[in-house]
Amino acid sequence: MSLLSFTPTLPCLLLHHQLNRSATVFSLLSSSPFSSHCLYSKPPPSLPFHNLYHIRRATTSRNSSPFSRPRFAAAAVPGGALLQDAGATVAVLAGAYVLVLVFDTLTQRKLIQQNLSRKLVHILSGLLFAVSWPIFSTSTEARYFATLVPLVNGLRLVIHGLSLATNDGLIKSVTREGKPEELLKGPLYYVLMLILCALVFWRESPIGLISLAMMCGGDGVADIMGRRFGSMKLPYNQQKSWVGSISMFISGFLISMGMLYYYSALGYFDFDWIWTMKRVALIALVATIVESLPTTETIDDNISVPLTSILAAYLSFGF
Ligand SMILES: Nc1ccn([C@@H]2O[C@H](COP(=O)(O)OP(=O)(O)OP(=O)(O)O)[C@@H](O)[C@H]2O)c(=O)n1
Ligand SMILES: C/C(=C\CO)CCC[C@H](C)CCC[C@H](C)CCCC(C)C
Repeated sequence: MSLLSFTPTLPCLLLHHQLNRSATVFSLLSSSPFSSHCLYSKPPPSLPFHNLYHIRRATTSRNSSPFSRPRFAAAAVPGGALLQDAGATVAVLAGAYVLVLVFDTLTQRKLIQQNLSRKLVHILSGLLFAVSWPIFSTSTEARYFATLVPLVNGLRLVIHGLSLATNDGLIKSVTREGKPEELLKGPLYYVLMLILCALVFWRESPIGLISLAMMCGGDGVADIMGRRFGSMKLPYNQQKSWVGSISMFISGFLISMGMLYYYSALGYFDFDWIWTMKRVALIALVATIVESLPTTETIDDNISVPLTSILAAYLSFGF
């Protein structure tokens, strides 16, 4: 049974040909706003975007890699998806280790300040993690392999945060004042949010991608710009500035749109971009307002910003 009904436009015909060439397709979430109905040049109002993720070959077994993106789909060999996911996990783990090592080296050599190093690690870790998701297979287990990366790093933060082991490079790269116990706050909350987004939303929903863009990109840029140029403080929060908040809104919006475009270009989503831009702008505004509130002492930005973004995105996009 094909669920592909579409207004024949060139992209649709090309995709329709590609999908039919593989096999019958079915959607696992046909009842959600996601749909494997084919690409409309302009989806009907009730279908704000389409998730092509759940396109499977009717004949594939549960564990093999279903059709999604020929470019990344594991070769049709037994265990191909398992091999692909294991390799991707090792590669991303290595990437995480190298990222922290690079910024530790730059800080040690006083090529960048510790605060800037911390914020760049904050910005790059989560965004590169989300960017890496398409290299995992399209099997149902792929998200669990990907989640191993923040899980291992979370354990690393706990071990060093409790001073069960010492890693000065890690502590200098991701803490404000170089105290091990700091690892158990902002950095640990950050990694927990990565786990949440990978497990719950993965590549199937824009909600996790937008949330990570706001936490990593928006909040990170707000800090960098606010510390340097934030002389005009907010009337309700003397710790935050107009420059910081405006920077968060702009960078959060742009990075979110960039992430959605990346996943759309890989075939995971098909957005009505005007509709999407309006909603991402609203989400960025809500996240920026929450981040600007004088609540950092009670709830860390690495919790309030992503959770607010998830709620706002859920209400805007649906799951
Ligand atoms: N909207 C914002 C956000 C941040 N900042 C600047 O960036 C600094 C750190 O911002 P904050 O959100 O507190 O970042 P944290 O992650 O909590 O701080 P740190 O990274 O040092 O833990 C603030 O003191 C302020 O100088 C700003 O001016 N305006
Ligand atoms: C300084 C941070 C938060 C404080 O606001 C970020 C801490 C980052 C962790 C120490 C490392 C997290 C690594 C990611 C889970 C995976 C990154 C992979 C990518 C390919 C580099």
